[in-house]
Amino acid sequence: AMEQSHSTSVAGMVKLVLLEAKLIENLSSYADELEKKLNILKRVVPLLQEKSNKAMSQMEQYVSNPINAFSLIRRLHKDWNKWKLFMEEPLGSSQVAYVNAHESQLPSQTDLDETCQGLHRLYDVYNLTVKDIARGLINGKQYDTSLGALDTYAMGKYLDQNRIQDLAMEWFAETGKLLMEHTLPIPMGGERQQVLQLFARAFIKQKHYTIALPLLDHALMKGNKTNNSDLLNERAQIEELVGTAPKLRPSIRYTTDYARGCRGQFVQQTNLICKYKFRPSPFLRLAPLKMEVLVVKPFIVAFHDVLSPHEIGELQQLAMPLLKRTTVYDSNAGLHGSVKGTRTSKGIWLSRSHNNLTKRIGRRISDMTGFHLEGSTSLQVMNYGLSGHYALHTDYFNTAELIAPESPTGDRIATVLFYLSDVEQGGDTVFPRIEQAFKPERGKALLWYNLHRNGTGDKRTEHGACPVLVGSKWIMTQWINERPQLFARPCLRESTK
Ligand SMILES: O=C(O)CCC(=O)C(=O)O
Ligand SMILES: [Fe+2]
Repeated sequence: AMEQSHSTSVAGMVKLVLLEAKLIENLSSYADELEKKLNILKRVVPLLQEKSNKAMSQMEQYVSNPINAFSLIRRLHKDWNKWKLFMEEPLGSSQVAYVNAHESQLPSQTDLDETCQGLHRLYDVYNLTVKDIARGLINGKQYDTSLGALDTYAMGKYLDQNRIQDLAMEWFAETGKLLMEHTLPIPMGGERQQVLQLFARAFIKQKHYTIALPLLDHALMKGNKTNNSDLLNERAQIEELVGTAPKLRPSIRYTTDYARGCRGQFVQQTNLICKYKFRPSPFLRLAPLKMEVLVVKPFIVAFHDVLSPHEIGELQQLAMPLLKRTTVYDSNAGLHGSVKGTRTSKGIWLSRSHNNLTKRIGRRISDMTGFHLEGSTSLQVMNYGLSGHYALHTDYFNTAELIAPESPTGDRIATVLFYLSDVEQGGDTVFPRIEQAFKPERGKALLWYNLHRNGTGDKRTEHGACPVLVGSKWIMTQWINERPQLFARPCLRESTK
């Protein structure tokens, strides 16, 4: 089956919320069916018992009455077979069929792995702690939600399988705490005391006695007091070992310039120049663009309020039903690129000739940049997912074919990046080599030049999209190719070096 890649688009995950609601509804109708059957029994059994009790109190007398004897024989020959059939009657088969029919829509193991990877990326890039994540405290802001023991356990297992053992242990320790605080729902949890013991034993095996001890205590407290001598012995042994236990080493944290940028640790430079851009098109005299020069080398500017909320809404409506997992350039994969964990989002390619809106946007981009767009790719509208990011990359390719003078398109000379949404936390666009980080703001666009004047790539433009911490980040990009610009003389270009 095609991987649905559920976690890589926030907008795409909305249907999972609906799916879960329908499955709960289905489980509830299963409960209704059970209840109907149960109610029949609750009504009938007392009546049967009443008759039976009367017969039991004077058995011989009872069967000496021909009416009783006749009925007893008839009942035992006929009715009990009926009861057997009643008991055997399959229950909830339509609800089971419902779950089967929806199985293909459920997230796969790959989805779960990607989700674990995403949560781990947030931990990593934003320097979060396991405890804070588990308790719904995200980067200093408390949210009205938290993880359960099964969630933290899945994280531990994922990390353990990926040989990040120290950190896996932190997630398991958190799982232990959650197990002591809450009971698990029956089909997931099993018997409480057993679960706690199992967990304690796993920690004992790793010599983490300090974590194991409270779990054992809890198992003792929760269990019935019989049959506990083994457990008490075990506890006594562990208590002696506690002093010798190796401390749970806090996992080693490392940082990169990219991560520093994402955390907002680049020095905020004061704004350079803000101006209204009137030239070169007549349109701009009527509707000047609010342009802000952000960096001179390489040249990066921002345009504020360059798309209206109405236009953005329309773009999202266009994209929403068609979102597909985005790919990255891969010399082996050819034209369509390949799906990679370095870029986790879903998007669509939208031709500038698609409708009036996209035509208008195409003209506006030309007005903003002074570039012709013939020969450049379509617009790409994208939505990021859980921890959605785009690892450091350059928008130019620097391949021999593209640089060659006979290439019809040339390399990507400039990038226009529109933000179609604000992002509550995270999701900045960072340029680590020049220590710059830019926040998504709905309606804003960044424009930067990727190439030196001689057509080769400018390494300073290396950039990435930080993982989204909280929010649904939408962007639209227009990459502009060099060759069609031969006769365009964008004024911006003159001012760059
Ligand atoms: O989403 C972002 O902030 C950056 C996106 C980007 O670099 C790209 O699509 O090429
Ligand atoms: Fe990019």
